[in-house]
Amino acid sequence: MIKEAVFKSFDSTDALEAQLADRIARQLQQAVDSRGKASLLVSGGSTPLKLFQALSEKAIDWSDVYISLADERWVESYDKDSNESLVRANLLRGLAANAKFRGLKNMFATPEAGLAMTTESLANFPRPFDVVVLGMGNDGHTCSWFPCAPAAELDNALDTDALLAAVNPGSAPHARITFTRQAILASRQIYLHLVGEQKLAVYRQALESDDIKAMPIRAVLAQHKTPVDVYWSA
Ligand SMILES: O=C(O)[C@H](O)[C@@H](O)[C@H](O)[C@H](O)COP(=O)(O)O
Repeated sequence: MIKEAVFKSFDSTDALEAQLADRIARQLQQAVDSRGKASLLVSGGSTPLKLFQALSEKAIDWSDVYISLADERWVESYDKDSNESLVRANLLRGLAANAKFRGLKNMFATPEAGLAMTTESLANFPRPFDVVVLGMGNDGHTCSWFPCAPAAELDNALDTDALLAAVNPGSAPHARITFTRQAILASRQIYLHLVGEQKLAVYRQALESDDIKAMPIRAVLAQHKTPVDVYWSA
């Protein structure tokens, strides 16, 4: 059994997004006030779209905020499946248009080949990350830590001290690049953003065992070093 993280439940996605956007904006501004810059990692997928929009309307010092992705699909940045395109359209706009965005995809043909260049491009990205927003798939993956990936790739993502790893999930589209467990856990605050009954059931299932390779979200939930707050709404 994994001890439950802080769990906040909301009646509507609107209420969740308003509160989470508020909290993230405050944490980013505090980071800028105390250290001169802040960093935010966000996830792709369908869940965070409205959260991004709510965040983009916050009046903080966005030009001192560095933004990147917890993981990316290895597709062109204009592709409809690109997490970067999602972030550009929904977060890097309005007041947040001045944020400093660093994407994970580069011109190499595969994430394996592009890994070193992306790692280098993040050399000045402020770490530890101030805020990381994660999603979760129904198979218990988070970032691109897919249980269906080849064992050696999952080991790279979960058990090495590299910053990034390449993953080729068997049952999800596209090769991926992802921050590793070590990089994600080196953060000041992690939020797990979940919507719907099915995600709640998967989250509850994740708490029932500590087999991380079977449900990699457990790598985030079964640790006490970095605060993890779960934000859920029906
Ligand atoms: O690029 C991605 O796919 C992700 O970053 C991934 O980890 C995502 O957060 C979950 O798969 C949840 O996705 P949904 O929000 O679409 O359910």
